[in-house]
Amino acid sequence: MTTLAFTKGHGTGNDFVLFTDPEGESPLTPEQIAAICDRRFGIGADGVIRAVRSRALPEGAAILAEEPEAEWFMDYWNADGTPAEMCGNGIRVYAHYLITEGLVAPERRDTLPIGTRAGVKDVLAGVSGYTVDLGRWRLAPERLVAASGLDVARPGLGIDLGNPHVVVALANGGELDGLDLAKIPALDPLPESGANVEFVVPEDPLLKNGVAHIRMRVHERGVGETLSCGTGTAAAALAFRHWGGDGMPNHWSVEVPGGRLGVRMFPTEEGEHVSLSGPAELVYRGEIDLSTL
Ligand SMILES: N[C@@H](CCC[C@H](N)C(=O)O)C(=O)O
Repeated sequence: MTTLAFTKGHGTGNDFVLFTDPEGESPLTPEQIAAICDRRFGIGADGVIRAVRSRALPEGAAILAEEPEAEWFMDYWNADGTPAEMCGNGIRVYAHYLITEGLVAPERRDTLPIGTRAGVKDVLAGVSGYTVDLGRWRLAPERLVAASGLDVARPGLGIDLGNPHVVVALANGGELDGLDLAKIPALDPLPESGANVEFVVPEDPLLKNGVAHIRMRVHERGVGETLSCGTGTAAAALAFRHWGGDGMPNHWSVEVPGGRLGVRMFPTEEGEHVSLSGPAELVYRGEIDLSTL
């Protein structure tokens, strides 16, 4: 019997199974990950996060060259068993897990650099959650997006945040609520590595105290509709600011079915960065016999 000790956590309802494999000796197979994430036959989650030391991985050398203090790597897997470069909700939950499990020294707990497949990200602990600097972002090609519940395909703006996103503006909340995201949206042309697809509408009023408020639903690559997607909320805010032009603020509040996340754009020496703020919760610990999956 091979037993896996795990912790279940979530950030605004985007939920993850986390486990520790410090020396990288016990990776799960894609089939085991998909079985763990199954909501009826497994534990149930949108993704799996393996806590592994950067130095134990082949990609760790590049991470440690970028930031020698990035001791831990977030080995992130989608529910279907495919790896992803980044997860904005996952990395806050992962930072909370590392701190709660005592895996990081107390002096590192305020600003924690974490290795990901999209480079090193700094996570800052705050009073009501965590803020992650998602780093640089870039515009990507437009796609036509057809989704169940929409009369015609709509243009979607590509945004690359280390992982791929396509953001679609809808006319109103009725259109957003009418979407059937149990069916995968069709992208034309289809990006080679797929994409997370975000549908957004402005709240009324858009601006409250200098902060822009929008609502979003998401179909995550490798998962399906989720209650939240952190990198997706950053992509949605960046796309909305792009469409709005001059006068749009750099502070955004994005309501998702699982709660609300904050997004901020700010200048740095290497160009503009975008950050994401929100809660991180650990809700359950358990053990699973992998042979039962
Ligand atoms: N939920 C995440 C994104 C997880 C990865 C995504 N499904 C992908 O394949 O890129 C987030 O909070 O950012």
